[in-house]
Amino acid sequence: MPRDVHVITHPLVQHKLTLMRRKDTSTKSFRELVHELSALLAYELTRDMPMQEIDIETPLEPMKSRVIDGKKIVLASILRAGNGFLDGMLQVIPGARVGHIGLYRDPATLQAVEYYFKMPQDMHERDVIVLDPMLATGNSAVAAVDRLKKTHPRSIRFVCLVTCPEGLQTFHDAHPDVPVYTPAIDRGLNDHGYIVPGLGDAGDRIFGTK
Ligand SMILES: O=P(O)(O)OC[C@H]1O[C@H](OP(=O)(O)OP(=O)(O)O)[C@H](O)[C@@H]1O
Ligand SMILES: O=c1cc[nH]c(=O)[nH]1
Ligand SMILES: [Mg+2]
Repeated sequence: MPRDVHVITHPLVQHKLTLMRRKDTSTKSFRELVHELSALLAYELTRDMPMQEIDIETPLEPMKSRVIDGKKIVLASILRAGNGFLDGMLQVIPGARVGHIGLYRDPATLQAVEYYFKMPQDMHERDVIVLDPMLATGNSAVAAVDRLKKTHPRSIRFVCLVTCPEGLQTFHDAHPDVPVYTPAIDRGLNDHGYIVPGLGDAGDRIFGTK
């Protein structure tokens, strides 16, 4: 298994992911759960973000205290399922900028096809968190980060809900410098490139399109 994979084992994260996996979980519940999980994932993802000291005054005296520069963080959502992470993460990192990478997976070839790309300016001074609930074959994640690297961000990390060994290997071979954060590494892929046991089609489950 690639080295730079952070498995998020926190019981609250694991519990909510279990509920999301169940096939009888409704669209409404699925969306609420992804929202709640996003905030918890943001907590893990920002654990080692750069901080700066600023001067403040408590009611008793002045002091130096540390803050994170939220505006330097870019949440880069891979459309459309990545959008499911946005609201929950923005609740925790309200100053974050948001970028969009429009990609869909061709069901026949399983290759990623780009249809949209929009990032904030001055990417060289920003830390990017790429959002996509599913890292399956890894083709979408590789294409997204290929494109993102052309904007020269200061750092990139990738977060998903579920992945598998094949996807992690493909991603790591292409982008060994990009850490992956995930609560689950499942058994593998089926003949249609779906993660098994997985949770099904994340986009369809978030947006109720099937
Ligand atoms: O690792 P891969 O094999 O590339 O598969 C993962 C991709 O497939 C899904 O998106 P999909 O193409 O279904 O688009 P959607 O989000 O619009 O539903 C998912 O959200 C990932 O982006
Ligand atoms: O398991 C998978 C694979 C690709 N896309 C999904 O939404 N789920
Ligand atoms: Mg989909």
